[in-house]
Amino acid sequence: MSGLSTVKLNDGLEVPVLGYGTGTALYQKEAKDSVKMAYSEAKMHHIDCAEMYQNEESVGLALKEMKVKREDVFITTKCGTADPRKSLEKSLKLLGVDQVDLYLIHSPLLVKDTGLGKAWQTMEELQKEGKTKSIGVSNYRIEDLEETLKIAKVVPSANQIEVHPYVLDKAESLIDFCHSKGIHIESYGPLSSIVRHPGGPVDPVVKKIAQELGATDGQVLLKWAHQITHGGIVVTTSSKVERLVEQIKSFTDIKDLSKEQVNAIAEAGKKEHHRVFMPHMDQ
Ligand SMILES: NC(=O)C1=CN([C@@H]2O[C@H](COP(=O)(O)OP(=O)(O)OC[C@H]3O[C@@H](n4cnc5c(N)ncnc54)[C@H](OP(=O)(O)O)[C@@H]3O)[C@@H](O)[C@H]2O)C=CC1
Ligand SMILES: O=CCc1c[nH]c2ccccc12
Repeated sequence: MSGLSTVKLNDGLEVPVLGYGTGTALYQKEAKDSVKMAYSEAKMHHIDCAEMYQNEESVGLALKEMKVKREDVFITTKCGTADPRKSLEKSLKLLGVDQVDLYLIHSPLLVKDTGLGKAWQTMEELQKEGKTKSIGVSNYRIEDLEETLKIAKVVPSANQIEVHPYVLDKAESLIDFCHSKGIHIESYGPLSSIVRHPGGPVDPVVKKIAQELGATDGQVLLKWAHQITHGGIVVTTSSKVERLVEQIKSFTDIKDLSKEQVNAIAEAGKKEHHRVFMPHMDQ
């Protein structure tokens, strides 16, 4: 698919370790040109979509216009309503594909009235019917996973959550819980400490490690998210091709952080708490 390494989910599906996110205000409703740039110029072949981003049709058009073979792209999308079946059928049409690679429930809050168990049973049916290869969740807390696992025949393959040093205080126990159940973490918002909360205690620690590794601050943060989640998938984005290429190189050219370096960033992050998305994750 691309030169990137892959992560194997609990159902055997291989996912490129770095995903290209389309959930950014810039790409709201229109992601065609950015997906083309990410796919063809930066070789980002794992595209992270969602019904809520309202741009699945433009993602589909980008893939169609580039004549991308279905097996050459990894497509994740997320259910944005209480009805995973209706949502996935709509997403497949908009994306112009018969099957996605990974389908996630975007948030437990969307399906709490239906019941997390009932929504998960529908996800299992959709997988059985071949509409998605793998099924997972996003923004699920430990209690949400426990409720789901009570009835699950298929353990969710992934939980896509916000991961950066300033949420580690809350995320650590969830990461460990998921790891213990074989649920892979997909980290989103990994660059938040430099993009959204610059000037905090994490910055000097990341800068020092970047110098030690001959990497950029962004590359260190992407590697950190991967390593703190036990080798998890990382979803980032950029509107600039040179940054996308740099992000890919984090996983092809930059060596792993040492245990000490991972811990130093973790400790600095725990000095402050800044969550960007999904406030329920702090409840
Ligand atoms: N499941 C969920 O609930 C959520 C999922 N997501 C998914 O994750 C994706 C990524 O999330 P996001 O929070 O944007 O990820 P990041 O924290 O990686 O931030 C990406 C932003 O950082 C900027 N950036 C990229 N590289 C650098 C750099 N080296 N130095 C400084 N700034 C940089 C980019 O801007 P620029 O264009 O200027 O480079 C971009 O806007 C989303 O697009 C979406 O697909 C996101 C949020 C919630
Ligand atoms: O995916 C989570 C956050 C996000 C980014 N863009 C949008 C658009 C609509 C709903 C949620 C989001």
